[in-house]
This record gives sequence, structure tokens and C-alpha cells, in this order.
Amino acid sequence: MDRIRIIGGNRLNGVIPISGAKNAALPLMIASLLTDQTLTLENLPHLADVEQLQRILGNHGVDIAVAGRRERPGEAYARTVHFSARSIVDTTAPYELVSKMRASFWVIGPLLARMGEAKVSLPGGCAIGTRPVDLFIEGLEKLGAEITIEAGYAHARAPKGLIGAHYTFPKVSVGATHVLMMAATLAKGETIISNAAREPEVVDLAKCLNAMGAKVSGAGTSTITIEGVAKLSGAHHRVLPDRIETGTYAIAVAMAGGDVVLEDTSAELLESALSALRATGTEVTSVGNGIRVRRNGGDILPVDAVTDPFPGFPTDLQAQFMALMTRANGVSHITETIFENRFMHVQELARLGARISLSGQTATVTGVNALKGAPVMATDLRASVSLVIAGLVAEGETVVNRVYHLDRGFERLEEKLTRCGANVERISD
Ligand SMILES: CC(=O)N[C@H]1[C@@H](OP(=O)(O)OP(=O)(O)OC[C@H]2O[C@@H](n3ccc(=O)[nH]c3=O)[C@H](O)[C@@H]2O)O[C@H](CO)[C@@H](O)[C@@H]1O
Ligand SMILES: C=C(OP(=O)(O)O)C(=O)O
Repeated sequence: MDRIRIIGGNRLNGVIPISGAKNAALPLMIASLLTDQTLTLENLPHLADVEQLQRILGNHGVDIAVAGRRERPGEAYARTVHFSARSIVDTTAPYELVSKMRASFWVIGPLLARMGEAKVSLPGGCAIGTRPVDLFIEGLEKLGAEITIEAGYAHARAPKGLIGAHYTFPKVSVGATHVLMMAATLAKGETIISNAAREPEVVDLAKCLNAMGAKVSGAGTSTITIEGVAKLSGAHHRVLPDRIETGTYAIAVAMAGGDVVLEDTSAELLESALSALRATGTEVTSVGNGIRVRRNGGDILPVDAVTDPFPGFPTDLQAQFMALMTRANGVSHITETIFENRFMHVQELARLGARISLSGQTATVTGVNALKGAPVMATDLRASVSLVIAGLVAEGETVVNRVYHLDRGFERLEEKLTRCGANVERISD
């Protein structure tokens, strides 16, 4: 099992190319199930989750062909891939494939819309909370689906096709918004989704669906309207930049100090996180097609953060920001409102000398003068990278075990950091 070894103490200077967003790529790939024509996705990141979803789509009969990729060292892979679901050969998404990642459950929407049936295993994904699927079921039932849960599978049927309806989410859900939006593109009549997720990945999916001939409006606001159409066509779509990868490297620079341009990304995707970062005393400016992040010595100021659906502070940056706060000059409070168990990094950061106490959903972080390297264990995707960030300034050697979590969502992490001067190395046994 691979590990990552970091020797702390180096500043970061240079350019980091930002890859296409994992959390946009996954629903976009799933959208290929909606049409018998080819959906071409540009800027697709090379990640374990993308590969796993390719296996799942392959099982449904999707032909997948890589049309091109950039191979220059230090660049994002930026693959262009064709997805062609000419016919759906299987409407079952089996446990062995789906249990590895949350987003694979989302195939339920397009399969139901196109084929009138789907049998999908209940999902896996990061161990950050219970992660139920009640909102997906309620929303799809509102569109006329009949759904039962038996032996770990959701059995969904819509023998007469899906029918447009008005559904108000009782709670904001990114995944359920993606699924309902996709399903409604092929439903009869108009669907209105209220209290929809407003994440940039929802907007990206809506743009792609519209390029495929769907009639989706309002994505990016909390009311999305979809006028169903009889058929969708192929399209060519560029995956938007990964705002979580962007924020992660911005926080890494704030932690290690230095001057780095994050390339092929945009500050608009993560304003709330960047304003928290500015408040810590880090310089963050938009430049050309990216963001410049600078911190040249001086204290890291303590800043409180509360996670919230977009445009709030992203839960997927909570662990990384907490790592930064472990070195702040003072006390900060970090509150997690999205997932009930997303503090697995706390005990691992403590191994490096961090002082963090937990009370309910709030972590109180008392900054320390120095962290000290130690072996630590990655528990989930974003928790893992928070340990790498802490390792960048910890004295001596930090070894992060269970790196497969990182590989789900960070492309060429050690290469991107090493090229900016960090001492980071992957150890494969
Ligand atoms: C692949 C992907 O894009 N994953 C992202 C997506 O996950 P995901 O789409 O799974 O997260 P949701 O937005 O659905 O979850 C938000 C909250 O709603 C709850 N909920 C969700 C569905 C449901 O049927 N019932 C229910 O109660 C969840 O348990 C959670 O408390 O958005 C999360 C919140 O920004 C991010 O952390 C994940 O990185
Ligand atoms: C929680 C995440 O992924 P998933 O929803 O696939 O578990 C994440 O991307 O941080």
C-alpha cells in the first residue's frame, strides 16, 4: 500500500496546474447514460474515482475511448474522453462496483429516465457520516418513480416514464440535485426543483445537459426548472476546474509560506474559502487564468470557519483549513454543519502535535509554535491531504499511510508539490 513521506520546512514557489474537478467529472460522465450519442469530456482528471466510474459505466454498456491527454511533467493530465452509451446492456449497478464510491449511486437518475428501470446498490464513499439516500428516493418518487429498497439495492421503476413535478428539497443535497436534474431532462413536462444545491458543479452539469439538448434553467440559483425533452444528443464539454484542489493548494502555500500561481482555475469558484484565507494574513489575488497565493513569513492569524452549502465555506476544505489553523497565532473555531462525522483528521493532526478539542460539531484549535513529524493515517480523501499540508511544516519526517484515499481526488499531488520545492515523495512497497 502506497505511503507519502514529507520532510517539512520547505517553502513553496512556482506554478501548480489545477486539474478538472472530480466532483464535476463524475456527474458529467454519468450524464452520458442519457443519450445514445457520444458525449466528449475535455479536461477529465486522472483519478481513482474517475476510473472506478468508468468501470461502472462500462458495466452498463458505455464505450469509453481516450481521445487525447497531455503528458508533459508538471501539467494536469487533462484527458479528453469519449463516452458512448449506444445501448444500455444492464440496468443494474452492482454492490462490488458501487460500494467503493458515493457518486456511483447517481446512475439511478439517467437509467430510470432512459430505460424506465434501475437496480442500484446503496453507495459507499468517504466515511464522513451516514450519507443516506432518502432525498434521491423522495425526489424521484415525486417524478412518478416507484422505488423499493431490498437487500441493499434501490429498485426503481417508471413503467410509464417519468413525469415532471415540483419538488422542494427539505435539505440541500448536491448529489440529489444532480440526479433529479438529469432524470427530469427526459421526463414529460416541466420539473421545478426548489432548494436546489447551487454548487458550481451543478451549474457545470446543467451547461453540459443543455449542450446535449436539454432545457435546464436556473442552475446556480436555488430554483432549477427543467422542461423535459424526448431525446438528448451527444455534446462536447470541458470539465470545470477543481475548486477543492485549488483551495487545498492555496492553503498549502499559506501553511508553508512562499509564492505560487495556481493555474487554470478561478477565484469565483471559491470566494468564501479565499476570503477566510485572506483573513489569515495570506495574499490572494486573481491573475490571468489563475490565482496567485503569497505568504512571506509573519504570523498565521486565527480565523473561524463554518461549513455550509455553496456559496458558503466548503466542507471539502474543512480539514485542510483546520491543518492551517493548527499553526495560527491564537485560537480558532471550526464548525462542520454538513457531515456529522467529518473530524477524523483531528486525532491524526494531534499526532503531529496539534492542539484541537472537539465539542459537538465544533473543533477548537489552539495554534502551536511547531508541529513535529510522525507516522499518520489517512482516513478519508480530504483528511488525508490535510495531513500532507501539516507535514509541509512539521519538523522532520511525516509519513501518511493509506494514500489510496488521496488518489481518489488528487492528481499528481506529490509531483505538483515537489515542483514547487516541497520535499514530498511516494513510497510504493
Ligand atoms: C462526489 C461529490 O460531488 N461529492 C460531494 C457531494 O457529496 P454528496 O452529494 O454526497 O453530498 P450531499 O450534498 O448530498 O450531502 C449534504 C447533506 O445532505 C445529507 N443527505 C444527502 C442525500 C440524502 O438523500 N439525504 C441526506 O440526508 C447528507 O448526509 C449530508 O449531510 O457534496 C458534498 C457536500 O458539498 C461534498 O462534501 C462531496 O465532496
Ligand atoms: C467527500 C468527498 O467525496 P465523496 O462524496 O465521493 O465521498 C469529497 O470529494 O471530498
